Amino acid sequence: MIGCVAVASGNINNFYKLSIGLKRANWQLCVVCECNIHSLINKSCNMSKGVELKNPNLARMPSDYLYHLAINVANTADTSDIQRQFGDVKVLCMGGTPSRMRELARYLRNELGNSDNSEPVDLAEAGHRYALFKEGPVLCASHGVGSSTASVVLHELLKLLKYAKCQDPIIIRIGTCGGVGVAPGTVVVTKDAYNGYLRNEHEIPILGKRVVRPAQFPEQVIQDILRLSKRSDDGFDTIMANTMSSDCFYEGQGRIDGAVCDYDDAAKMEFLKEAHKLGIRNIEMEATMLSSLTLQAGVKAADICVTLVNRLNGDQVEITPETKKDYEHRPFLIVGRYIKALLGK
Ligand SMILES: O=P(O)(O)O[C@H]1O[C@H](CO)[C@@H](O)[C@H]1O
Ligand SMILES: O=c1cc[nH]c(=O)[nH]1
Repeated sequence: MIGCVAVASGNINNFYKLSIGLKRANWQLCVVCECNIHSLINKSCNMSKGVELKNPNLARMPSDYLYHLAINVANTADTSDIQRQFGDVKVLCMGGTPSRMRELARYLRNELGNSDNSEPVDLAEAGHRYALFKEGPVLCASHGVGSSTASVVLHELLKLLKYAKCQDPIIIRIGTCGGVGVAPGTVVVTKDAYNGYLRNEHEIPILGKRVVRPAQFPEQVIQDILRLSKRSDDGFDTIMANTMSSDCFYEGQGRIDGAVCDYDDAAKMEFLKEAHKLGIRNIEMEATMLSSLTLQAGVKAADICVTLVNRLNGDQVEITPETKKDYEHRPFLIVGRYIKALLGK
């Protein structure tokens, strides 16, 4: 009976609501449905296609100003200028800071065999909000701290990929995070993204209502990334695990060193251990939004983050700037290999 409903619904949102309903009613039924969600994700990722966004209003807009990027799509019926500039994009890399994204653009330039020595140009400089660099078929965009700033630029970048008619692009976040029971410097590739309530879903208020959407990353992409990393070659572990995403670095992540805190260390440890039991090995601030928005948009995505601290041992990020730079470079290695394999280089 469950298989029947799942096939008939055909809509991943309805399907997910069904799975949540069943999860509350009967654990066994829920497992059946979640398997189907994963196969739906992976099936949608095997198709080579342009970006088809689920917003009918876009078709009725004669022009579209991507305000925070300061990129003007002057004529949505003829986007040939945007296609000339961005149409070859295959990968969109995102990360918190402009400097890390500039560094990544430089690194990928080398990896992709481009001998240009000039400074990467910030294509979104006029927007004064985010940085955007283009290195051949790769865009590197900064997104700020947390889902709210990251979702703004992600909406605009998804529209840019659509207007540019990019074929089957992938979005990869390259970030930092706190570890849960793993050594600092471990790279975590996210499978399921959990929110601050320790629920594997993305929750947002829309039109005054609580909207809940699925928050998983496509398994095939994760496996492809993992295949390209080996402790013996890299000198660090790259693991697949679940990720908790919070809206606050301090209380939202159970830290006791914020400006405000009304729980004690024992309550914090109980929370982190509960997270650990759910397979959560890292905590950052964008994974639920990123997985959910890209799933809605039908675009493949991944989240690759390096841990800066083991939260079971403390809250403060105390590593030296040199170690931080070294750690931040670790996901670059993985993503560089993945992009080269993707481009057949
Ligand atoms: O290192 P980035 O990519 O900024 O990501 C992590 O670091 C920030 C908090 O310091 C949050 O955005 C979190 O997700
Ligand atoms: O603990 C950490 C470290 C980096 N980023 C986070 O969001 N949390």
